[in-house]
Amino acid sequence: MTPVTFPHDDHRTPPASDPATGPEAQRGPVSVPLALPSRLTSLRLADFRNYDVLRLELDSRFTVLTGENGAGKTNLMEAVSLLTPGRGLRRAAYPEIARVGGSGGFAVQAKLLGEDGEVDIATSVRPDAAGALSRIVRINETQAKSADEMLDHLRIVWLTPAMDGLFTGPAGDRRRFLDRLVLTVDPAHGRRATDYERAMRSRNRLLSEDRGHDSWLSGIEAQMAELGLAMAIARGELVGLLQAMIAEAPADQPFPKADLLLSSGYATEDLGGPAVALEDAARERLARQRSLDRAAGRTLEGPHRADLAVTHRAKAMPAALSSTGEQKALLIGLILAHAKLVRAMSGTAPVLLLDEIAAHLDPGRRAALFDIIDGLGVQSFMTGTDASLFEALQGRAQHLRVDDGRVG
Ligand SMILES: Nc1ncnc2c1ncn2[C@@H]1O[C@H](COP(=O)(O)OP(=O)(O)OP(=O)(O)O)[C@@H](O)[C@H]1O
Repeated sequence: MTPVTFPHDDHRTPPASDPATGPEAQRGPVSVPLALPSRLTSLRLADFRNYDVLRLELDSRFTVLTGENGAGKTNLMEAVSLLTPGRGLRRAAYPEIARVGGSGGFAVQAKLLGEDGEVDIATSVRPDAAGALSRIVRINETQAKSADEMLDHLRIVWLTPAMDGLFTGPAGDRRRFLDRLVLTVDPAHGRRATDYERAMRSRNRLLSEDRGHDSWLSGIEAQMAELGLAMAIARGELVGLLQAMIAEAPADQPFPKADLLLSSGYATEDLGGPAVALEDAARERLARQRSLDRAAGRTLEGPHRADLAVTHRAKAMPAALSSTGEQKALLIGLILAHAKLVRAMSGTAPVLLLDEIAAHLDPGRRAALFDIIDGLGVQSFMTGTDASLFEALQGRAQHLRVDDGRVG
């Protein structure tokens, strides 16, 4: 696949900042592949939660999963969400996912169809000789070096009931949302975030030991400054682009527009300067803050302290003060903008996983949501307990009934 750089081609959505002078220019471009395959055509599961073995052919851009509580609808979405790096839409640990009474591991395999033809993506988790579960990713039956390679083929955006508290819950939830946002367009972000966390934990441990360790700390702080700034800048870029996508939505769209304000976690929000100077400043601040951080027992500044303030634009009010239904509608607006952003940046549409979405919307909003998704050209999976919630799809969807780990 030909890598292209972002911000890029004129016919796509303009970047939030000038690519010649903005932070992206200082950091180097985000590389995104072109012509991603864009539709899952089949899915196979083995020992995945309440699924023993499942083989499913997918013949529509809309897949509607209905069934009683506990049938396995969300489990199926979770399986799809594991076709991307990370822990999936429930953030579950592997032993929770492996079917009780099964082999101890699990597997998910999918075929994707796109401009490059068919691609086979498989992720399996098996116990090793010592009994520890480890994940192997295969693309076209060749073992991938890292799960990040799945992003060359498939991007996934999801909205689950667990995200209902995004505006009111802890900042960590919003940081996770930010990181998923970045990861869906910049595969390097996951590694950066993991490495930053690891370095920060090492620094906190060394500080707690209350012994010199100065040169060791300096090395760790240099790494934290580099990784942390890259994270903050990437998040800032993506929030700016998400905001641009929100602005593009038609005024009569029934999902209210949000205004987004990112705080980077650094004392200064001006991250537009030359990379070297910024990094030096961040490293020096970390060195200066050692005694404060030691007293606090943690690192007080950095991208791990970032937060996203969301405002309901029409009401000029924090989203957290909106009603439950309004918050859901705002969230849907954000997720649709996210899907559009992925499409604009990667050249193809992501797969959308919308868990229990229809029940929260009145019939007019439901119909509008289905039409917007249709217009985006994305493949979507939606769940609900009642098939009548999806009537407005009128023959556009593949309807699957889920019953105790079986799908018909
Ligand atoms: N590791 C596992 N092994 C076997 N079964 C599991 C495992 N983990 C979860 N389950 C079962 O999966 C079922 C839950 O499935 P899921 O969350 O997909 O339900 P759902 O159809 O989305 O229901 P709801 O409409 O209530 O959200 C439960 O019956 C649970 O016992």
